[in-house]
Amino acid sequence: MSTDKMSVKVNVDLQKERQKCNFNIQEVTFIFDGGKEQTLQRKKIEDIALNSGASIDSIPEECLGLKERYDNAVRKSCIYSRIVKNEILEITGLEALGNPVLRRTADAFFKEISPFMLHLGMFVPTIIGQCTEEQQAKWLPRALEMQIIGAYAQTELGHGTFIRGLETTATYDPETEEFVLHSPTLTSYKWWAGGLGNTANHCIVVAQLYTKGQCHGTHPFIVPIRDMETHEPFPGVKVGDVGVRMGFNTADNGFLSFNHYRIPRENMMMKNAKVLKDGTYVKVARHEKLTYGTMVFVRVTLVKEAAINLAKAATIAVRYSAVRRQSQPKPDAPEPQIIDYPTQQHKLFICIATAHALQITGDWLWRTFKDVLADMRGGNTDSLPELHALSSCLKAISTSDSAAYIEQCRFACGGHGYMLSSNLPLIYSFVTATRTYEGDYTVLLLQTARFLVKAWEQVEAGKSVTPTVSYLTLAATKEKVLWNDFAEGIIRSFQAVAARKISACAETIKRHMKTGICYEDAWQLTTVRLVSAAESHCRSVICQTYWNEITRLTASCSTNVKIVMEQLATLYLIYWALERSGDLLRYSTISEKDLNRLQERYEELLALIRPNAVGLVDAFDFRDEILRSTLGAYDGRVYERLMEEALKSPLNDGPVQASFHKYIKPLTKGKL
Ligand SMILES: CCCCCCCCCCCCCC(=O)SCCNC(=O)CCNC(=O)[C@H](O)C(C)(C)COP(=O)(O)OP(=O)(O)OC[C@H]1O[C@@H](n2cnc3c(N)ncnc32)[C@H](O)[C@@H]1OP(=O)(O)O
Ligand SMILES: Cc1cc2nc3c(=O)[nH]c(=O)nc-3n(C[C@H](O)[C@H](O)[C@H](O)COP(=O)(O)OP(=O)(O)OC[C@H]3O[C@@H](n4cnc5c(N)ncnc54)[C@H](O)[C@@H]3O)c2cc1C
Repeated sequence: MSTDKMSVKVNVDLQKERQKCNFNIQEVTFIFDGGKEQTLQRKKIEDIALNSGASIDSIPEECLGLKERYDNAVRKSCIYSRIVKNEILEITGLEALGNPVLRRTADAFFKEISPFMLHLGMFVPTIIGQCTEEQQAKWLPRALEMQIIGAYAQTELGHGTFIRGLETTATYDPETEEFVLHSPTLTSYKWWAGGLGNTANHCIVVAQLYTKGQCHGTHPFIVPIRDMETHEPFPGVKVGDVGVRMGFNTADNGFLSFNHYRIPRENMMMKNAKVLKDGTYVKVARHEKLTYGTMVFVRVTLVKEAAINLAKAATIAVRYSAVRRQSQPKPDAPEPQIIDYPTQQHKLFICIATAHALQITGDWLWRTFKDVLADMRGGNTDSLPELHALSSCLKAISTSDSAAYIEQCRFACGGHGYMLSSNLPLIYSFVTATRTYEGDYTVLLLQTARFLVKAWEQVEAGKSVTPTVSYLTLAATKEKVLWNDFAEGIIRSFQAVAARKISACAETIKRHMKTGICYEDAWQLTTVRLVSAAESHCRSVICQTYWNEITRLTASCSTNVKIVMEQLATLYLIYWALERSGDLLRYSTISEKDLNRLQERYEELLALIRPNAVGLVDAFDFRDEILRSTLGAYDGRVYERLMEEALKSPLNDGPVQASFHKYIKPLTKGKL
């Protein structure tokens, strides 16, 4: 427990909730963080970064004008990155790039987003993933020392999803041994890159590479865009901010164009392909798509990002629901805490369970990613397609579920959830963007579907497939899978649903092709079902991973921790079985009676989890500085905090605003 939690006077209802909790909170914190070591490391990092008070704003960020907000975000980014550089990276090493502790701690500094986020989030990882050792030796120390600040500019005004359609060109000139960067059209302007508008002095630019008159597709380049002394854009570079957005307004998302702008040949990131001095193009990598490596890395990290943000929202909404009392269902009885309403429990407990499910799946995916990376270092890229398929669907589903449930947490807080000071709108505006960036939801599910259909064709041909799709053999028989409501039975049924949907898609594609249309058109006609099949596959992966891992992780835990963790995981499985009852009726032997029983068990679980609800969110262990919420603080002083924050609004700086004299008075006196 951090010091701020020990000294404050806590709301009485929250105190009672904490007395009711029957499990060891710290053990659950260890599970959520991925182990005791990780918890201790996180706490140490949070102490280093937050105990100085450098993150505190005198005026709420949201009350500042756009420019002041950006200015304040840059100020705090400089403080935070000095702490990261001098102290945090010393503890974590570069593992920090895949560890949510940096983002979690950063939330105490920025209610929105740091304009430096993409520097550590994508610029540095791309240097590591796409540069030769020699290039890394040149760029990495400068980037880690913050001597240069970078952005990642891939998306253009005209294309984001379709990378092969990017229009920016990098044409090699062997006379001067330089690449000439050019933006031939308005739609070729780089657009969206975080940190690019006003902050970055360097940028990774993804451009179509031309040499000896031939195009070799998109490649990444490191491009200096601003003078290191004056920060003026170099001649030939046009750069600016893309304009006000739904969120991310301190993230400095920018546009960028080039007018025949020259960079040295060595600024091409040459780990996967090279251009020699004479202009000869040499492919080094064994796999076509290795230049997409940073995207795969970020997609992997986004799963845990989704979990952490959902855990934050759940903490706010559950604590608030324990403090808030509303309505009078029984005459003469006191108003209940809103968390006592089963409908409120239905809204919130799935959020807690999903945070655990995504965190555990995110950990598992991170380990898989590191294994694949190790294979690739040894020259073996065989497991890359499976990693791409997994990271694509898990990124899509985790960000989409998390955004939906964060919004549900806001609904669960009624009117006060709509206050920016609750922090729920800001968490939502951040997370809803993650559904789009780094690959749109639908597009990524279709990438997974492509892998699944191929895997199904392998199964049909009697060939072996990789472990995450070995369940596809379930579809080989047309029999409905036998329903049983044990966890393993539910998971098996989800797999059967996914398998049957995938096989049905493959059949549909074939059926369309029999009418004489080509494969691509047949694929398009099947995409609604393909997205649904990929979603089912992903749900079965999450359910299986969550269940297997939570069983493993709690094996040595105390009894009550085992019980509450099993209750949450079972709730998760049953919730999705009920949500997908249509699929189960279609592809398993589940009956109406089974569904009724499942519904009853679900409601029983809500009641069983209820006394531990506050304990469960306390176990996420967010410091108040990170939650930044009037509704979710540890002490539950909800109404006092709402009032205190309201009084900080510049609109409360005096009893009469100037607008009264300028406009309202003349209007009411008939003089306007
Ligand atoms: C530490 C500090 C905090 C950190 C916080 C982090 C913050 C981060 C903030 C971030 C802020 C936001 C930052 C940003 O937003 S940065 C911009 C991100 N942009 C995107 O994500 C664009 C999304 N589009 C794509 O990824 C591609 O264009 C897709 C995939 C859609 C198609 O592509 P393409 O048209 O070229 O391919 P194809 O469809 O013909 O398929 C051809 C084959 O290629 C295989 N294939 C495709 N892709 C991959 C892959 N990756 N690895 C391995 N294989 C891959 C594929 O399976 C197929 O295989 P096969 O079927 O033929 O066998
Ligand atoms: C907050 C934010 C930050 C960002 N930061 C960066 C950054 O730092 N660097 C960077 O390079 N980019 C960045 N991006 C851009 C982001 O990566 C793209 O917006 C994203 O990849 C989606 O591409 P798009 O905008 O072209 O959408 P589109 O591809 O135009 O999508 C529009 C719609 O069309 C559908 N669609 C598109 N193609 C297909 C298809 N083949 N099949 C079926 N449906 C399809 C999509 O599902 C979607 O519904 C950022 C975006 C946001 C919102």
